[in-house]
Parts: sequence; C-alpha cells; structure tokens
Amino acid sequence: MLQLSNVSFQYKNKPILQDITFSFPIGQIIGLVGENGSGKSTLMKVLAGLLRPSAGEVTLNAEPVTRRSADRIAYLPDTDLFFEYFTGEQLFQHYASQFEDFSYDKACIVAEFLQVDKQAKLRQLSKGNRGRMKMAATLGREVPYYVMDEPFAGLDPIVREQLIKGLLQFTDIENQTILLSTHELYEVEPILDQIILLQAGSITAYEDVEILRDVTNKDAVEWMKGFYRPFNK
Ligand SMILES: Nc1ncnc2c1ncn2[C@@H]1O[C@H](COP(=O)(O)OP(=O)(O)OP(=O)(O)O)[C@@H](O)[C@H]1O
Repeated sequence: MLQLSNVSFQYKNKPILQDITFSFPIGQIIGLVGENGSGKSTLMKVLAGLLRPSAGEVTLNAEPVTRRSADRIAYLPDTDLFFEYFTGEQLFQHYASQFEDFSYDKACIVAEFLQVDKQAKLRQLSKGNRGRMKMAATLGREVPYYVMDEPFAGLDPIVREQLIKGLLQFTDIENQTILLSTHELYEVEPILDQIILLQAGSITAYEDVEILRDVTNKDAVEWMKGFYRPFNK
C-alpha cells in the first residue's frame, strides 16, 4: 500500500504540502481535486518519489519511496514537453529501456486503441495526440500504482472520453490503483471510486463516490463546492 505519513513539502521556505497522512489502497481509481495551486502536482511528484518530502514519510509496502520506486509507480507528468523529438515508437523503445515492466507490444496496442500514429514525431502531433501518446506510454507499464497528473487537461471531450475508456480497458482495476488529478470532474466522476480534496496543501476531505451518489445524493462537483465559501458578486 502506498502511504503518506505526516508529509509536508516546501519550495525554499514556502510551505506547499502540510502534514498529510493518507493511504492509497490497491484496486481503486482515485480522483485528486482542488483549485489551481492547491498542491496537486506537488503531491503527485512526492508520491512518485520525484520530490522528497521536507517532513514525514512516503512509503510503499512499508519501504520508503524514492526515485528508485519508479519500478512500481508509473508517473504521467502534466507537462507537454515530453520527449518532443521522439516518435511514439522511439518513446516506447525509451520506456522499454528504462522500465523492466514496460511492454512495447501493450503500448502499441493502446496507441492503436487510442488511434494515434506511433510513427509521428511527438512535437508534430496535436495536443490531443500527445495526450494519447503519453497515456499509451504510461499504460504500457505494468505496475501496482499509476499516478497521473491531469491526464485530460486541455483535451477535447472526444479525446477525454477515449482516454477514460483506455484507462478502464488497459488497467486491472482489481489489482492496480490509479490516482489522477483532474479539473474535469463531471466527466471523470463515473469511473472514480474515491475522491480526495486538496485545499492549500492539506487533504481537507475525501469520500467514497458510491456513498456520495447513493447516500448523500450529491454529485462530486456539488460535494466539492460544499467545501468552498460561496463566491459573492
Ligand atoms: N518549482 C517550483 N518552485 C517554487 N514554487 C513552486 C514550484 N512548483 C510549484 N510551485 C508552487 O507550489 C504551489 C502548488 O503548485 P502545484 O502545481 O502543486 O498546484 P496544483 O494544484 O497542481 O495546481 P494546478 O491545478 O494549477 O495545476 C503553487 O503555489 C506553485 O506556485
């Protein structure tokens, strides 16, 4: 299990994440939401071992998470500067050289499912196609945890829907966990098991999405809005 224990993080002296304790069980799709600048990307980098917490500990099966944990946590960055001079095929070859768990064949199958040409250079692809290629490369890996930073940001509804279908088709929901940050909560909610709200670097709420729907009769956006003060005109 991937676990945060009293994790704080600061850039220089600016506190970004504050005393977060949380466990991410296997077999869940978890949505991380929160307003711009609340710390979602930072939290995901800390979880993937790319940033070291300033205090507290991140562990995977009780062992500290470091950069070397990349063999069990697949991280999809939000940046668009993603090996831009590579073709998709070269990107997959690069992943194959970096990650033992990477399946070149699976990445090609995902790329075909997402209808993106693996012969094209990434920088020549549209934003939507780069998003598809990033997803194919990430899902080419077989790991217990996928940590995806805004995989749907800036993409049109058709691409978003396709990526969501790809996620469901090419992961094993019983044995893997996907943590994804998103601002596209309406579209993503149907596939989520759990939702976590980050506010000013703290997890201020989390909820089982089925309970939200069946017990409180709310959708995730309504739930989230309940934690913010109404906007006064
Ligand atoms: N490299 C950095 N150096 C200094 N401050 C940073 C750096 N990266 C991010 N920050 C600051 O950390 C805070 C949290 O940023 P972060 O990108 O984690 O938020 P976010 O919730 O992912 O935002 P968004 O939804 O806009 O992507 C912001 O105040 C941001 O300015």
